[in-house]
Amino acid sequence: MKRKLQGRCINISTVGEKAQAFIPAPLPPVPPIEYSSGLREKFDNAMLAIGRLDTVSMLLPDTSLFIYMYVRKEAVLSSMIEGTQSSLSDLLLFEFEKQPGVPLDDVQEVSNYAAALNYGMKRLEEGIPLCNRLLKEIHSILLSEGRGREQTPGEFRKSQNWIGGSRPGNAAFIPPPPECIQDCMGKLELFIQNKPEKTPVLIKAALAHVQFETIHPFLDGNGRLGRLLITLLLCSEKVLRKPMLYLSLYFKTHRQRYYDLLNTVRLTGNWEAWLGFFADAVIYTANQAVGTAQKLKQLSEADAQQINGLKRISGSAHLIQKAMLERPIASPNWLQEKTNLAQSTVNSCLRELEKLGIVKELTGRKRNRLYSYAEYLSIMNEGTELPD
Ligand SMILES: Nc1ncnc2c1ncn2[C@@H]1O[C@H](COP(=O)(O)OP(=O)(O)OP(=O)(O)O)[C@@H](O)[C@H]1O
Repeated sequence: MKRKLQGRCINISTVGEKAQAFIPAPLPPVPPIEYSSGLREKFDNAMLAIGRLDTVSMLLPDTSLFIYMYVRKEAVLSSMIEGTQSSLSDLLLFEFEKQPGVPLDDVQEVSNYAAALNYGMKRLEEGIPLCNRLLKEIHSILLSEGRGREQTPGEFRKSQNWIGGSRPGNAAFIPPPPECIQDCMGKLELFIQNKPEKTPVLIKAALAHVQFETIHPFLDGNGRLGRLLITLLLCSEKVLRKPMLYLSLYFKTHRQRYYDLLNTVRLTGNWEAWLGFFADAVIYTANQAVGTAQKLKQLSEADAQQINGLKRISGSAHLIQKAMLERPIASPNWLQEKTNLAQSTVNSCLRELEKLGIVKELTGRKRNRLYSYAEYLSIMNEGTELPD
């Protein structure tokens, strides 16, 4: 549906140039969203896919691995890191063992992203509503180290920015001036919190994402935080219990269409076109994640069967397997602490699991060895094939 310009333009002067900034009208759109039968069906399917994802997420021992898997793939896709340089194993080594030799800068951003998401989840569980204060807190973690560290983490911007282009004159879009951010974000917060009226959560996540990107309230990290906002919204309204929906890969793969839609919404008010794209992204991503989670579950069950054959030490080996489902790269020391088994038992279990092909030793060293749950990791690596 075509509407008029979704806000107003004002003249500004920045870095010595005159230009026009855009101040969005508050959500929800006026006139309201027109649900064609096609759009309604897409959203029904998207909610079903999220429901399946939520169910399957409860089967996994540790969903943060999923988040690493996706964030890493996204970083590879945006050429921020070389695919070959920072494998999922590198990332896990960095996270879990702080191993030297892992390309630190490459994985730092991925690590920040996961930390920011975990922090947001923790605050929601503590009962904090999804509000601007929380978004600022999450932003400060997102930009705490690496790219964007100098860009005032945790604070709304105090200067004019623009998107695309080397200067305001050739920018793709100029977000609102800094003095309007508080007001724009205040109104977005009310919309997110269903004030004055409730919006169905998936529609709300889709609309809020665009509005957040249009306001572009921070100097950097708006894309990342705007994508986190989607997942956090679904979690805060209990549609997802774990933050398993990660749309970035889809957005990045369809970058041009995604950017075009952000502009189209603003200029023509065609929110329905954006909603259709958003629902496709949810359906594709959720279905793919469900497939990966199911493969992981099948593998862990098949391996548990094999472990049963170990007879005398099978009980201990099951404990090791369980620990490595949570942390698929682990040292014998960590496994000992985690399982409370004797060191000698841990070592003999690892030897047997290696013979079965379930774990692989990574270092080739005699001391300070590290083991990986190889097939588990490789399913995770596969789990982010690019959308068509
Ligand atoms: N024309 C546009 N209108 C509104 N928002 C846009 C437009 N083009 C891009 N964006 C948004 O701006 C984001 C980039 O902003 P920013 O550089 O602050 O974020 P980032 O997190 O550092 O980068 P990235 O999203 O690439 O990871 C994009 O991800 C997209 O969501």
